[in-house]
Amino acid sequence: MTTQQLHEQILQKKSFLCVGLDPDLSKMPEHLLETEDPIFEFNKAIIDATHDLTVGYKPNTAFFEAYGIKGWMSLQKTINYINENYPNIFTIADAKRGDIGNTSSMYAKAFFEDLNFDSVTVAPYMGKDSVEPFLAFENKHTIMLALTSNEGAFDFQTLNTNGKELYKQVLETSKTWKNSENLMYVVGATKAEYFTEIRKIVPDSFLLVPGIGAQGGSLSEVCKYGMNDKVGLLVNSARAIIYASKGTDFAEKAREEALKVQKEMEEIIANK
Ligand SMILES: O=C(O)c1cc(=O)[nH]c(=O)n1[C@@H]1O[C@H](COP(=O)(O)O)[C@@H](O)[C@H]1O
Repeated sequence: MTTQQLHEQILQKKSFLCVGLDPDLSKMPEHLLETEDPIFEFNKAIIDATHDLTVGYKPNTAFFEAYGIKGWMSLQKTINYINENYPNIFTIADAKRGDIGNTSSMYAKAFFEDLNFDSVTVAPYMGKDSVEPFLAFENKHTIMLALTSNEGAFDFQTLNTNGKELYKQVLETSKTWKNSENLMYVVGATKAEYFTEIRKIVPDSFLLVPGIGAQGGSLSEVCKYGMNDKVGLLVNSARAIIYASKGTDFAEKAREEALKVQKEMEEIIANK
């Protein structure tokens, strides 16, 4: 999927919501635990209940890897289900990968070829030769951590080195890498006051913005400072939507929560 197609989907659905698929068997409705694959059944129900309200799904691989080979098979079934039934939805493998060049190439093959995700998140701590192997894949997107939603972002990302915060240096340097047009960036919704500075560096890039809902970030503040003329935002919410209910009505309740966010987004787009 190209960013132009993503923008078209945003306008068509009046939404720039990305639903996070972070399945946790301890939080899942009990009745699903008796099924052959509770994780896939949970994801499938959430997807079928929210696909018209969202432009993206973001499975976080940690929540699948935690359950070993079965979890990974549930991830494969989930991405296959989305690609086969909702091919216009943007898919993000939230894996936060990054290693020396040949290893990063294998990570990229895993998510872009074997699983056929549209995009994957990467951590840039190892620098240029750990990210460029992902950027080499055409029509795929690499979503690089820039300023994250967690408290720990202030441990390193906002450190001042050579008179500039590290996250700004990461953004600026990444623009010089080969195929940097395939980059998107992660900026936490809890860091809304930083979006103005970030947009000065990457005015046209799509930003994946986790941190509304369970983490308390403000959608309106994010949009006030971070939205560009192509919207340019994918705002993610996982727990507030997928765990809205632990009952048999979990999918309907998830839809209700997604609809609240989509309606707020529709209003913001209309008043842009
Ligand atoms: O890369 C991410 O998606 C990510 C980056 C970040 O800075 N903060 C953050 O919360 N995330 C992920 O986004 C999701 C947020 O989930 P909720 O807080 O339940 O909406 C989780 O899967 C996190 O791992």
